[in-house]
Amino acid sequence: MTATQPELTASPGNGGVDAAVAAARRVIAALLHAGDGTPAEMTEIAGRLNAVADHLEEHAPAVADRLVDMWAGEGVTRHDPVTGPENAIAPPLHLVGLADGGIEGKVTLGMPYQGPPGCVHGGISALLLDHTLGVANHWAGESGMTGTLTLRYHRTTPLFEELTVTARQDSVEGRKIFTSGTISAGGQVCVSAEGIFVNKHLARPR
Ligand SMILES: CCCCCCCC/C=C\CCCCCCCC(=O)SCCNC(=O)CCNC(=O)[C@H](O)C(C)(C)COP(=O)(O)OP(=O)(O)OC[C@H]1O[C@@H](n2cnc3c(N)ncnc32)[C@H](O)[C@@H]1OP(=O)(O)O
Repeated sequence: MTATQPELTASPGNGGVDAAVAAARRVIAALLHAGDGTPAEMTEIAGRLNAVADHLEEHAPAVADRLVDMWAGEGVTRHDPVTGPENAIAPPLHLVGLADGGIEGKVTLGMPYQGPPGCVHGGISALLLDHTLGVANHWAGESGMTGTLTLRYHRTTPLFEELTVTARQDSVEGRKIFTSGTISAGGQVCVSAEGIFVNKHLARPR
């Protein structure tokens, strides 16, 4: 990171939680890689994973309390499904602000995000772009909820290759915010997005 690239998403740093989530991401990917054609003893593995889940559930607060807690402080950036270091389904994508007003992140996606053979699922690309456009609005100073998100899939998006995700706020007209972004691989645009966000914010739980 340089002085012109402020962090827009939380870096792993919440000690054990982020490390446990990183381990869970490895489990998700490793289960897909292993499949049912390997000698790994899946019944025994299921038992061990369920024991971990039982232990976590036993010590978890009530959902209402947890919702208050996770929206306190930096909020969305630690638990969201795109960048959240506390969310095992987040790849995670790490976003930085650029001096020209846009934002950018790099990510490499593996098998859990597969759609067509060897390629990223189109819905996953939509998820990444929806969130990145939303953060670009936050970075530009005026944000809101997604009203309309339009995607064009120009070419397939590869798994196991570094992807660059970009977004920028283009204009604001009253409560409507116009934002665009892309996912590229090897310098070529795979997916482009145009969003109309509407300036509306839901109250955080307390
Ligand atoms: C460690 C460092 C820390 C850094 C911190 C970084 C923090 C980053 C922070 C944050 C990043 C977050 C990133 C999140 C990204 C994900 C976003 C989502 O997934 S949002 C969930 C999905 N979206 C919904 O669920 C919306 C559901 N829909 C609604 O709630 C409403 O329909 C809403 C708000 C979209 C509009 O409702 P109305 O009643 O407020 O709007 P009306 O008054 O009818 O219209 C206002 C104007 O907007 C247009 N409009 C209304 N709906 C529209 C639509 N769906 N599409 C386009 N235009 C629409 C209208 O035509 C009107 O335009 P005219 O002023 O007349 O020009």
